[in-house]
Amino acid sequence: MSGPEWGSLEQCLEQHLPPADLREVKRILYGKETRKLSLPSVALDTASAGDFELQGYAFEAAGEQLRQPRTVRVGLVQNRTPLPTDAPVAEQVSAVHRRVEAIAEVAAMCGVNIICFQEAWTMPFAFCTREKLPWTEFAESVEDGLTTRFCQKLAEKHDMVVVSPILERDFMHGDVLWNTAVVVSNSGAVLGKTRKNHIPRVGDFNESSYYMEGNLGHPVFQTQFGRIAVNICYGRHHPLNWLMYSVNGAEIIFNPSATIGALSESLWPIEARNAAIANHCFTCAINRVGEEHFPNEFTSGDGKKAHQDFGYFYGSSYVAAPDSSRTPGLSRNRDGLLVAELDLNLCRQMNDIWNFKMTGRYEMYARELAEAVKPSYSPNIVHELLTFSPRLPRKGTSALSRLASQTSLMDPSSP
Ligand SMILES: NC(=O)NCCC(=O)O
Repeated sequence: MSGPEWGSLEQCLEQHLPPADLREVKRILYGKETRKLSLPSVALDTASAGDFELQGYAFEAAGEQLRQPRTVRVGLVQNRTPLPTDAPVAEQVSAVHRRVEAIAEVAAMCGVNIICFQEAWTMPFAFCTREKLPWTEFAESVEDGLTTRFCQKLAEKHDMVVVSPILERDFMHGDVLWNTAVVVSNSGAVLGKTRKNHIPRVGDFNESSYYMEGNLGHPVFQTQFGRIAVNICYGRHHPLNWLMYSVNGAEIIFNPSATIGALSESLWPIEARNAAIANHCFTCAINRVGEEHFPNEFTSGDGKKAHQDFGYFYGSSYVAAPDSSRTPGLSRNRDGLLVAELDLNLCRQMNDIWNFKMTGRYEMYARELAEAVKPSYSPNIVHELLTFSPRLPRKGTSALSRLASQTSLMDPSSP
């Protein structure tokens, strides 16, 4: 499994493919080419001095007669946790605030209107350990926690919407924890919050020991720059989760994540991109970077040796568009800021061409799913009818024994 030594798929293709082949491969793997944004040199210099990657791309839509282009710039931030996991909690939080503040400065230089940080961005992804302290001390109030106040200042200073995925402590409801994204308007006001709807129970992602599935549904936030939603990490494996944000009108869906190569790297380029296509919207997939070592060993429940690290977080953040195009990914091994300029008119244009909303047959699925979730439901499986045919039975089987074996395979309790 590749660690930091392997930079990115894009670097590998560019290094090894002749230009004509590279063009064709990119056409198929990345769709219509995104235009490279010309970013201010002060931004490029600041990023380079701060040792983080800066890339910028633009997605274009066709000109329309009655609507002006609706361009918005989004910024995706991927980073490693700056301090070791055994540093004091307050110092870890402060260090990652300083790191992200520096990256947000550069985003502002690049004209970013909406910035989104990675999942649980103020902390190491410690849920693998199943330990409570000190990790639950990273949880904060959405309304007036230190991190929300930090994001409000950033939002006001840069006239930027800030999407801040944190570990939430809900002080108003029994101090319980949630995996939450806070949306701060460019005015500096907290516009609202949304919670992770699907909690992983896979590998070392032991998050179900800390918080429950979100209870806020699929809110969409009307910002000055467009309608946005946040589908947190593991939610990207659930097509209906993306769908519901889109049904509520999301034009951009952020997917702040924390995931490792051994588990999901081959899924990564597909899922958010497919969601952009299927839902006629833009999606922004963000993943953290690097390795995080924990003070105590933990096991993965797979018989293998206890260990102290989670695996390699492979970065590779990217933006995907409803016309199937996508930006290249940021690298697998560096902190980075990806700036993408989107023309939101592309969403309706793709809707008019492909008509997935019009042809979606949602009423049929609503009816069938409403039945399927009932305890009394039995799946709609069509069996061959038992009739006496003049044909000879196949060697060694009678029609009766075939039916008997079929039904017992499907459901041992069926008559
Ligand atoms: N953070 C999180 O939900 N990770 C689960 C693993 C994955 O979805 O790739």
